[in-house]
Amino acid sequence: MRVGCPKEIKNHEYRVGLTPGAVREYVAHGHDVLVETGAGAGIGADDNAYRAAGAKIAKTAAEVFERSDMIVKVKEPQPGEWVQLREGQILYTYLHLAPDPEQTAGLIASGVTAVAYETVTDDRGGLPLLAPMSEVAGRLAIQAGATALQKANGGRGVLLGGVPGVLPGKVTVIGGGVVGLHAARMAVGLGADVTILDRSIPRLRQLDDLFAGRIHTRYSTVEALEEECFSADVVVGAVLIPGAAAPKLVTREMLSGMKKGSVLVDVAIDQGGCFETSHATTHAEPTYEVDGVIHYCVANMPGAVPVTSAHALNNATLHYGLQLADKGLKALADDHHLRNGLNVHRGKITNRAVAEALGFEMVEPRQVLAA
Ligand SMILES: NC(=O)C1=CN([C@@H]2O[C@H](COP(=O)(O)OP(=O)(O)OC[C@H]3O[C@@H](n4cnc5c(N)ncnc54)[C@H](O)[C@@H]3O)[C@@H](O)[C@H]2O)C=CC1
Ligand SMILES: CC(=O)C(=O)O
Ligand SMILES: [Mg+2]
Repeated sequence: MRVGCPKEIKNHEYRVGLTPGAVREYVAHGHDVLVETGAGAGIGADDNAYRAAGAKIAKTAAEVFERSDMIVKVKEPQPGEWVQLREGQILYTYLHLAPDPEQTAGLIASGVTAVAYETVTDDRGGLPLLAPMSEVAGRLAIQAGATALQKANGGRGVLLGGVPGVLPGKVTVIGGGVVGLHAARMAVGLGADVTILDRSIPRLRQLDDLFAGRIHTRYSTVEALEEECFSADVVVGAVLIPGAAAPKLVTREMLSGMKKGSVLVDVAIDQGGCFETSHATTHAEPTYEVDGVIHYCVANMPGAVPVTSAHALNNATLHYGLQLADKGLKALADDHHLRNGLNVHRGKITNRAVAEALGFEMVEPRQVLAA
């Protein structure tokens, strides 16, 4: 199969779908790999590094889309990319379709077979292709929150760790999954006072054990959310219902109870965000203010640290990418975890949460694959 990797074009997105190390693996499996010139520039991998790994270099993205049987990317395709996809081609990337009807319509119209990293599952109930970027985004969330808290950046002017004789800042993390855990790690490392809310009591138990008394855990009710948001300096939104639009847990009304200059970091923005007042921002202009509360809502946070992120992402995506390249659609038929990643196939929505969020009929993946 010919596997193609275009350069990412989202605002300040410096990751790349295939690192040179990943290219070597595809080539070792007998595949041709076509990489757009400059695709790896953001991680310091030039065209020669890709040639040395066995790839051919394409002068344009159009050539990659035109000539490849499978496209490996990082971010959801942008409008100029949807129109280059076609039936019979596999797209393997993050999609986040639930809050994105335009992209969904574009993928349906293209006829492409679209496998979303974020809904591939594993035997332990996890999301193995989302997890590495959630680790990165969780850790970055505290750096972003701490920076936005500085007075010159519009924040209330609190140092999260405090200093001897002055209390530390308070960080509230809503959703104690992968993002939440890694945000808490960084916040604890800085010396902040950290509370994690979740709806899963087993998960709260695990977190309590893991941090051995260094954080507080709280079951997530409206009352608990209000109390923890009203007293926070930084609130990290890290909830997920896989595939679905994020629930709006912090309403506009609640902002009036929060401290002026406090910061909301809505990591869940790629699924539409868990604060009512969130809208997606970019690394070029990451924050805005509503009712005196700073909002940071960048939908591709890991793009800011592409050297770390691209390698972590490729570590996770390589196994299933090779299965898709080796076996084509049969890889989806053979492995239910990979099949859970199938969101769109030949114009049909095959993920239940996406279909429900956008009002489409959901067609069973097995059924469309057998057709
Ligand atoms: N903005 C960005 O650049 C990035 C965003 N993300 C996003 O971050 C979000 C979180 O991802 P993960 O941590 O990997 O998910 P996860 O599945 O590991 O954790 C989600 C947690 O939310 C909890 N939860 C669900 N409903 C809740 C509620 N009503 N109240 C409190 N907790 C609730 C779940 O019990 C679970 O523990 C996802 O939307 C993901 O796509 C991930 C990476 C990068
Ligand atoms: C998960 C995601 O949306 C990202 O890494 O950009
Ligand atoms: Mg999007």
